[in-house]
Amino acid sequence: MRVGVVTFPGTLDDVDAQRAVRIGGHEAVALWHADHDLQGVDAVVLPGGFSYGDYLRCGAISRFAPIMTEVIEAAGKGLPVLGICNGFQILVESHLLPGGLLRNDHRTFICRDQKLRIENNETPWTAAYAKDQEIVVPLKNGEGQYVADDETIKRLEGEGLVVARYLDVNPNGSMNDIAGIRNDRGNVVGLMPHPEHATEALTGSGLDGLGFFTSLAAGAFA
Ligand SMILES: NC(=O)CC[C@H](N)C(=O)O
Repeated sequence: MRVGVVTFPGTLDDVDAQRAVRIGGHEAVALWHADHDLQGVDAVVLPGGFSYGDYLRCGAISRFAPIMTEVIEAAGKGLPVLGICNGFQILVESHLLPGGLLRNDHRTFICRDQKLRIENNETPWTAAYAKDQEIVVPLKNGEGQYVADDETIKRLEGEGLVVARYLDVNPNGSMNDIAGIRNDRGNVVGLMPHPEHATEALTGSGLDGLGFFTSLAAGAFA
């Protein structure tokens, strides 16, 4: 498959995400924030970083980038979209996913290897994992505290839309230890930790993140 990776001004992890896409067996297509062209890709990754300097709120300005008009429209038609960290922030700012991401409860930037449980594998990004598989991937952010109103939390939990949950440590005060969620249809997934940094032995972070990039090949949701 051809997987687009969007670069915004201040994006940090686009090259790692492209590399992870290739390791996952796909072609990586660089997409530019200022373009209105998705180049016919089969899926899109919004990578991590500090787009637009994290001004206003993380992701709040990126949401208005020209490419996001196309991403939002295509996501509505079922295009698989994965937002990692800053990408997750952009997805909630774009209202493709519910809730919001606030400053970490301890008010400091955090960088650690984080244990997660993949609770929903019925998405194009998590199909390669067993349900409730436990993985460890890097986590690094300043605004990773997932919050939502009671009704939204109840719906996410009741309908099984929590994709990943923090285990052992809640690193940022996220409600219900939520690390990642999906939309109703399952094509849009947002995740605060970074699977793209755990896709090859060279980096020393293990291979637990690779499933996010091989899942597309599973085909069930393509
Ligand atoms: N790693 C990232 O993508 C960082 C996201 C965001 N800029 C934050 O600090 O919360």
